[in-house]
Amino acid sequence: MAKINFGGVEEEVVTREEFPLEKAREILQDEVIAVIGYGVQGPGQSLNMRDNGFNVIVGQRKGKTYDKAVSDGWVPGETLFEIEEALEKGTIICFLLSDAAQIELWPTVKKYLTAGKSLYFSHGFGVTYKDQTGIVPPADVDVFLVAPKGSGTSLRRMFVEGKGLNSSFAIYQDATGKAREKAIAMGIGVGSGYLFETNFYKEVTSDLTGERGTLMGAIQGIFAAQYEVLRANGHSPSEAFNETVEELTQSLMPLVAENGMDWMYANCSTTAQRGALDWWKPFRDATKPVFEQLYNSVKAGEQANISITRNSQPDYREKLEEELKELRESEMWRAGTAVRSLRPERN
Ligand SMILES: NC(=O)c1ccc[n+]([C@@H]2O[C@H](COP(=O)([O-])OP(=O)(O)OC[C@H]3O[C@@H](n4cnc5c(N)ncnc54)[C@H](O)[C@@H]3O)[C@@H](O)[C@H]2O)c1
Ligand SMILES: CC(C)(O)[C@@H](O)C(=O)O
Ligand SMILES: [Mg+2]
Ligand SMILES: [Mg+2]
Repeated sequence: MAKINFGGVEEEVVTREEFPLEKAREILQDEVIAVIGYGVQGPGQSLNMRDNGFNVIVGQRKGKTYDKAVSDGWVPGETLFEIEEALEKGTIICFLLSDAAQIELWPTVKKYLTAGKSLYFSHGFGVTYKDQTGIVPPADVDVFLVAPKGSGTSLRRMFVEGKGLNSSFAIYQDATGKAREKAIAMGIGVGSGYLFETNFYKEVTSDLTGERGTLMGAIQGIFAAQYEVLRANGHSPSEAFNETVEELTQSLMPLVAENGMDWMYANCSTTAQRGALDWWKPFRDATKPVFEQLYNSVKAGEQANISITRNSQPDYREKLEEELKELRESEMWRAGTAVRSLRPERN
C-alpha cells in the first residue's frame, strides 16, 4: 500500500505502480470470473477484465441485453451463458444485477456458492441491509467488493482512453485467507485508477449520499433553481441554459477536474472571482442542513428501504419512465437538447 497525504490526512491506498496488472493476472490465473448481469457495470467491468487478459465469462438472461453482450463479442456457449450456467462455471461470482434484482436472484446464486468460491459485489448494499435483502453469504466463501466511483459507461470509456476510474474495495468475509489479494487484483483488473479501502457499511452510506447529493440529486436541484430564477426574470432559455449547465459541463468543470477549484477561481475574471468567493459560503450554509437530513436518512436505513420497496415493484420501469419524462420534457432539459445539437463537433 502506498501512503499518500490527502489534504493533511495520511491514507494507505493501492496504486497501479505497486500492484501492476501482471501481479493481478497471476493472482487470478486459476479463477473463472463470472460476471452476472450485463446492465451498466457488467459490460464495463467484464470488457475491461477481458481486455486485461483475465478469464471472464458473462451470465445474462436472454433478451435485448443478452444480444448486446453478443454484439460486444461474448460468444454463446463459450464465454456467454444463461445465469445458472455461468454461476456453476464461475469461481469468482460478480453479482452485478441491479440491487433490487439481487434480492430476487439470491436463492439461486447461493446454491452455487460452494466452499472456496468468491462472491464479489460493486456495492455494499446487499449484505449491509441483509435484514431486508436476505443476502447472507455462506461462511466458507470469500466476500469482497470493488466499487468503481462512477458509471460503468465511464469505466469502459476511460479504460479505452488509457485512463482509470478510482474505486473503493472492501473485504466482508475472508474464508480462504486470500480475499484481500483477490479483491485488489479484481480492482486492478476492472481498470481502476487507484483503490482506497473501505468497509461495506461505509461504501453503501457514502455512495447513497453521493448519488442523492452532489453527483446527481443536489446538482439537478441547483440547476433547476437557478434556471427558474433566470427565466422568471426574463432571460431566454438559451441564456439560462448556457449560464446554468452548458458552461459548467463544457468549460469550467473540465478545468476544475484538471487543476482544482482555486485555479479555476484564479483563472476567471476578477469580477467572477469576487462574486464566487462571496457566495460559496451562503450556498454551503443553505444546503448543509439538507445534506445532514439526507445522511441521517441514509444512516437510518430509510433510503435503502425506499430503494428496495420502489425498485421491486412490477411496474417499476413504467413509473421510472414517467419520472424521467418529467426531467426530459422540462424546458431546461429540452433547451439542453437544442444546445447539444448545436455543438460544432456534432456536425
Ligand atoms: N450503474 C453504475 O454505473 C454503478 C456504479 C457503481 C456501482 N454500481 C452497482 O453495481 C451493481 C450493478 O448495477 P447496474 O447499475 O450495473 O445494474 P443494472 O440496473 O444495469 O442491471 C444489471 C442487470 O440486471 C439484470 N436483471 C434485472 N432484473 C433481473 C432479474 N429479475 N433476473 C435476472 N436478471 C435481472 C438486467 O438484465 C441487467 O443485465 C449494483 O450493485 C449497483 O449498485 C452500479
Ligand atoms: C454511478 C453512481 C451514481 O456512482 C453509482 O453509485 C450508481 O448507483 O449508479
Ligand atoms: Mg450507487
Ligand atoms: Mg456511486
